[in-house]
Amino acid sequence: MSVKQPPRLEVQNLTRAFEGRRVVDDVSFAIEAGQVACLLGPSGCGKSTTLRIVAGVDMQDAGRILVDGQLICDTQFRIPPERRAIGLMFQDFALFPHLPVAENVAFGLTGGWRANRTRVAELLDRVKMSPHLESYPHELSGGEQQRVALARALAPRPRVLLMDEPFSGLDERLRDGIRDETLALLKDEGTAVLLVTHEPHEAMRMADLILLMRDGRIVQQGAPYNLYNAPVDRQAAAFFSDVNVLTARVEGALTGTPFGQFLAPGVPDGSEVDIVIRPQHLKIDFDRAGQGPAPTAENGTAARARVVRARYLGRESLIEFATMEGGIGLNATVPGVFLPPPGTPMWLMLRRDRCFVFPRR
Ligand SMILES: Nc1ncnc2c1ncn2[C@@H]1O[C@H](COP(=O)(O)OP(=O)(O)OP(=O)(O)O)[C@@H](O)[C@H]1O
Repeated sequence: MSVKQPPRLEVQNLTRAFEGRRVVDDVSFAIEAGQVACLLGPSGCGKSTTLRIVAGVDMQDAGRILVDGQLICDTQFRIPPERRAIGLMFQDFALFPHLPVAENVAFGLTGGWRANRTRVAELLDRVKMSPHLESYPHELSGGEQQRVALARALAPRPRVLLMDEPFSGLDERLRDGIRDETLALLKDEGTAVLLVTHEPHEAMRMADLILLMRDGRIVQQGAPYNLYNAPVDRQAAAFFSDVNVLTARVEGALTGTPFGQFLAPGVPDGSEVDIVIRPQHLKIDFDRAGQGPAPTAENGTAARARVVRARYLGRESLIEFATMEGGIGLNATVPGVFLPPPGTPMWLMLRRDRCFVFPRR
């Protein structure tokens, strides 16, 4: 019978306050070996503070951190940062300018580069930097320096790798390529990764597990699919794309809108709900002499709307509408080129399975 391994990194009830304000508030999560977890949230929500506590350069007020089931720090006991087998790759964690690439990569290894030629060569090969073994950092591009920094962080085979906005200094066009290469190497090394980012696109691309953080708390955690398709609240939905929001009042667990009725179970009568839908899930139909499509269970009632403006964005077109009843502004995106002139009457429907209904706060 196989015994279940403890998670590679486990953070339990971590709390940290500065001047009486909790910037990390009861944060808990677990990351398995080989898993990439992204701590995602807006600027100032406490991501970097969480990371610094795990790294051992800041101390929590409450909570525990375990690596492979072993306590590495609580409020009484603390293993120093250099003995945690935790690697770091921070955005401003520059390479040593006076050392060539090979020696930068070997920096954390006992015996330096000569004693670790095989490991250094293997990593530089993986990050496609073998021809630059003897180059100095100033001779490399930003993307190349980033690759060397990754090889350096992984060289000592850390059990956990912490990455704070590692790609933010790079040219936008380079980023996706480097993200993909980095991910492939991280997966091969099998380390557990905790990556801090404020970019949902980056988290969706890199993460096995997204930890969505707001005001010091983790408000939702799960696979990218779950966060995108089953957000816990309006802000969580809006973090991943633009959203349309319809506000409506609840009567008898139902709420009426120009698009028909929506179920709002558990919401008291008289209170308001937000109906949230992403622009790509708004269905558009043509106007046939003032007539639109018949209501369906899947799409509800169609509402007549007028085009306010349409713009071509490259991969898709964005069409802004205003409903004829109530003048509600709604945005729809469709793949390719679709640019109806302003004023064109059309019909809109909200796919019921794609709408999120949240009590209004
Ligand atoms: N040493 C400190 N003393 C006082 N306040 C601090 C300290 N470190 C962080 N803070 C505050 O704690 C909050 C969280 O900061 P933190 O750097 O963890 O956020 P973040 O989510 O990483 O943001 P960013 O993406 O901008 O780096 C911020 O309001 C910050 O000003």
